[in-house]
Amino acid sequence: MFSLSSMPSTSSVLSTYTTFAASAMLVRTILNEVQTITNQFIPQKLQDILSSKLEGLFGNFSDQLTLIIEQSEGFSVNEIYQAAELYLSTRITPSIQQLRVSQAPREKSLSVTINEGQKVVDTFEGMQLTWELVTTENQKTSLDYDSGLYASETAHKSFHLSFSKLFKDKVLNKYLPYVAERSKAIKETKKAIKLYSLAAADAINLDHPSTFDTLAMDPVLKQALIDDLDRFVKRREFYSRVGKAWKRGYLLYGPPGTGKSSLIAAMANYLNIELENRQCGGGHDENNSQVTLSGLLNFVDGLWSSCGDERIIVFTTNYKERLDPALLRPGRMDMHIHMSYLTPSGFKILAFNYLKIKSHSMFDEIEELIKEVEVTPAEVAEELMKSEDADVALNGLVDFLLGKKEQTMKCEEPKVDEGTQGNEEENESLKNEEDCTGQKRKNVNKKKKNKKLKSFSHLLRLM
Ligand SMILES: Nc1ncnc2c1ncn2[C@@H]1O[C@H](COP(=O)(O)OP(=O)(O)OP(=O)(O)O)[C@@H](O)[C@H]1O
Repeated sequence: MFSLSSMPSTSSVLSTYTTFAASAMLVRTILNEVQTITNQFIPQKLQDILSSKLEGLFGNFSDQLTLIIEQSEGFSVNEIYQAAELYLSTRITPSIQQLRVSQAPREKSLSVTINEGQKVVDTFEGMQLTWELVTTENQKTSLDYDSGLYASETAHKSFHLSFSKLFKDKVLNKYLPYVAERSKAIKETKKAIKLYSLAAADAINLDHPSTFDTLAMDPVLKQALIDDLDRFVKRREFYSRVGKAWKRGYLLYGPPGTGKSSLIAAMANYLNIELENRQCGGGHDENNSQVTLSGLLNFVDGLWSSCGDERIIVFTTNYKERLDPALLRPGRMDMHIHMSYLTPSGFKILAFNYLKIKSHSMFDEIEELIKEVEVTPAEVAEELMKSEDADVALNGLVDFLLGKKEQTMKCEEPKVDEGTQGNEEENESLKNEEDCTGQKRKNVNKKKKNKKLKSFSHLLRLM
């Protein structure tokens, strides 16, 4: 029971207060002394450790709980760290003073994340949560063969998520799954289609500046390809509705130097998407240098199925006729694009690219020559690059085309001894064929056919 008699007298309260005040002063003085001695004799690093331990001890009495989300766990990435990083980029408030900004090659948008030491306060179903990015430096000792042991520092990042202890279960079971879900949705909206090229590894410069505007190719075909790409990119929903994977395959075929690699780069630049070059390993049969069907099918189907949806795969070949129809069927190669020798309209594009001219008195002559000989855009580009002076460059091109025409005519009219017939004629043609390329080869083949017909009709006449 509480009674007045048990209450301390005023004098005893005052004396207790005086004693307490004196003791407090004494304690403060002692603490100051201890602080001074500590500063003098205990190194700063040790002081930091002691104070963090004490903080940890008293932290136990705090009502806050902190989850540490490390960037990686051993050798594997911590998915919840990545999710948090993406999620927090959408939770940036004006109170944040420092942000990290980066842009991956070919990414359309910048990625913004909080910088170390910065805090983001988030709310979720009545809870208040504080995120902080913390970086710690770890010392690692490694062995160097030249200079012996050396120490290196590695930065280790983690998110510290603090909230009231009362919400531990809710944070673990509801909030973090929500963060993961949100980040998945953010990733989905950022997702870019990937373009895979199956051209030779060194054929594609992943940062090639080629665009559809600078590409000399049949304008109708160019437009058809652009329309096809547009349709494909827009039809993501459609593909999922009809239960088809959102993928498209293009086969570019034509002689070397007609712009197949440039077209792949133009496609990637047009869609503003990543281009990945894959080499087609195991597709060739060493004995006959033909592309083996099973090797290619495995490669193409493996690529299709390897990493999910949203991709364009471009296959290039100089010899479409050597590919098996199984490889060319829709579903593997949906659109076949023939990259042909240069046409007069293609020449105009090159002239504009290289000389910045849309017309010139020599254009007619050049266009006539282009119709007569098979010349690749790469060859013409090479000639146009020889001078910045349009007159000089175009004159050089005319000489080059005339030289080609002469060569073609030689190939078209192989020296055939009138007396020689049958196999000998063919052998002679074939010998000439070796000096000829492209159209010349085709012409020789035509010639061979004609000769066979001629010989046949000759035979008929004799009968
Ligand atoms: N159609 C074209 N339009 C514009 N430039 C072209 C075209 N074709 C070739 N070129 C020029 O020639 C160079 C070589 O062409 P490219 O490598 O694209 O040809 P390719 O058909 O892929 O040849 P290959 O079959 O040997 O790989 C290009 O970098 C470009 O400068």
